[in-house]
Amino acid sequence: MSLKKILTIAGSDTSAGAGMQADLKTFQEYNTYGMVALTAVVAMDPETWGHDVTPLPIELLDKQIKTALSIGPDAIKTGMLGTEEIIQRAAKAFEDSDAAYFVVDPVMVCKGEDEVLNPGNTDAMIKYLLPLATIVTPNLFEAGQLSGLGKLTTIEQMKEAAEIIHQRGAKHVIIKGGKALESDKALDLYYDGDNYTLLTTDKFQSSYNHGAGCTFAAATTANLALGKSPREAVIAAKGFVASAIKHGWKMNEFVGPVQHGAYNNVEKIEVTTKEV
Ligand SMILES: Nc1ncnc2c1ncn2[C@@H]1O[C@H](COP(=O)(O)OP(=O)(O)O)[C@@H](O)[C@H]1O
Ligand SMILES: Cc1ncc(COP(=O)(O)O)c(C=O)c1O
Ligand SMILES: [Mg+2]
Repeated sequence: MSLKKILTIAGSDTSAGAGMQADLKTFQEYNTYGMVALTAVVAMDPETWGHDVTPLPIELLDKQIKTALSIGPDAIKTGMLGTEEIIQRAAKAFEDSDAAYFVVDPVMVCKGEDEVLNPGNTDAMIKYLLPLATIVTPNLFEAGQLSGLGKLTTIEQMKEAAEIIHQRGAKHVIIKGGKALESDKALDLYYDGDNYTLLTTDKFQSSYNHGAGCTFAAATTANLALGKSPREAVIAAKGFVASAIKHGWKMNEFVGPVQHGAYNNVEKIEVTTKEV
């Protein structure tokens, strides 16, 4: 069997728990071949861990996408895109490719930062990315923004948001209640346009979870590339990221990354599902 190839269009997190580093580590865990078109570089101030985000020149992104498409990715994932122009390029990359799957992780804020990366980006994501998305993977905050419903606090509101995001073109929607929803379990809501499924694991420590969202979306993409259905892909990805979070580790006084290889090397966490 030939190796499945996956392109991530994403930013670099120098600390390497999130961003394209999380994507590549996760793709590797699934024995898929990861490639990167880099959008931006994130460096952290060692004194405060404040994030410094520098987008790369658009011509450089264009060259990388051209290279990667010539290699023929089976699936494409997006992460931090940063500007409206980059969002448009990511959409065009998928349209120009022969990839069968497009997973959109609509990164709007990094954990520990409360500043939205760029407010105009939400409209661009709705316009350019949702209509193409095989699966979109917003966290609770991002789902509130993409649906226009604002702050979401209940499963009912998550269902409403998922329906709006689906109407805006995303074929499958998974809203990560995970760290933000008040509950003693980690709950995510999946919607395929017909049915809602609640995905549940135990809730583990949340201090060392940097990169959880990127890892979840990357695992979803790898599972799709390997032939799982969207529903099966998000269930498998949730088990993968739950193990990674349970075995997250303290990097310094500010942050701790998930352990990307925990599912394969340490412990497999079970996911339960329920139609709601
Ligand atoms: N403390 C936790 N224990 C178990 N699973 C979690 C925990 N926090 C988040 N998750 C899960 O990790 C995935 C990523 O969610 P989240 O951290 O909310 O995303 P993001 O990093 O994009 O904000 C989701 O499947 C979510 O349910
Ligand atoms: C380059 C990059 N992409 C994405 C993210 C989002 O990370 P998470 O998986 O924690 O949502 C971050 C956060 O620091 C980042 O630096
Ligand atoms: Mg995220």
